[in-house]
Amino acid sequence: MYCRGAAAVILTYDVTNWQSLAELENRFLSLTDTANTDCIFAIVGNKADLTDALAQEPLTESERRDEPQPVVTCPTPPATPLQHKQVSREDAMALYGRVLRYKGLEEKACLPAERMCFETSAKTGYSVDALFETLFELVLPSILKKRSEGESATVDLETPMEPKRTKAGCCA
Ligand SMILES: Nc1nc2c(ncn2[C@@H]2O[C@H](COP(=O)(O)OP(=O)(O)OP(=O)(O)O)[C@@H](O)[C@H]2O)c(=O)[nH]1
Repeated sequence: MYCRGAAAVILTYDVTNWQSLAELENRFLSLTDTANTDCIFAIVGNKADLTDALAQEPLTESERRDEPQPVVTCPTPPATPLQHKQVSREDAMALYGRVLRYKGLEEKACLPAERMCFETSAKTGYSVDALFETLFELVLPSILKKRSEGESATVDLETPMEPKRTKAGCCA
């Protein structure tokens, strides 16, 4: 119901939890069956701040001032100890390929995995703008086209979908 008419779907997993990636495929992918046929997919590994020093919260001005000046130059220790990353970017890109195959799409004709797989942190905001700006730029042309063709940009969830025909030709 939530994906009906969707122009973009964000499949989000937790980079510290392998199971969360597996569940995207096993439990949630079929929920996207009602999305638009030209719908685009992004695979997003959240909680990157837990595994990547770059994605951790930047130090505040006062924290920077209070920090003792290092005698020798060494990287600033991360704010919290880093956790083991259970899902690599390659794992996410492989899932993206499987999502396209599930949708019956030709990989070469679709947006590349490198562009559609992100690692973010909802906590620090790391890469969140990049994710939404990318998706917005990609879906805007199709939304404007539909609008110019007089198609509604909203979906009335009260209106039932066309019933799918079964192989036997009966109503589902
Ligand atoms: N460190 C960190 N914690 C996060 C991040 N995003 C969400 N969390 C925390 O993860 C927990 C679950 O977040 P929710 O927003 O409830 O997400 P959910 O999809 O219901 O997550 P699950 O309960 O893990 O299935 C909360 O304690 C959040 O504060 C993030 O980017 N970094």
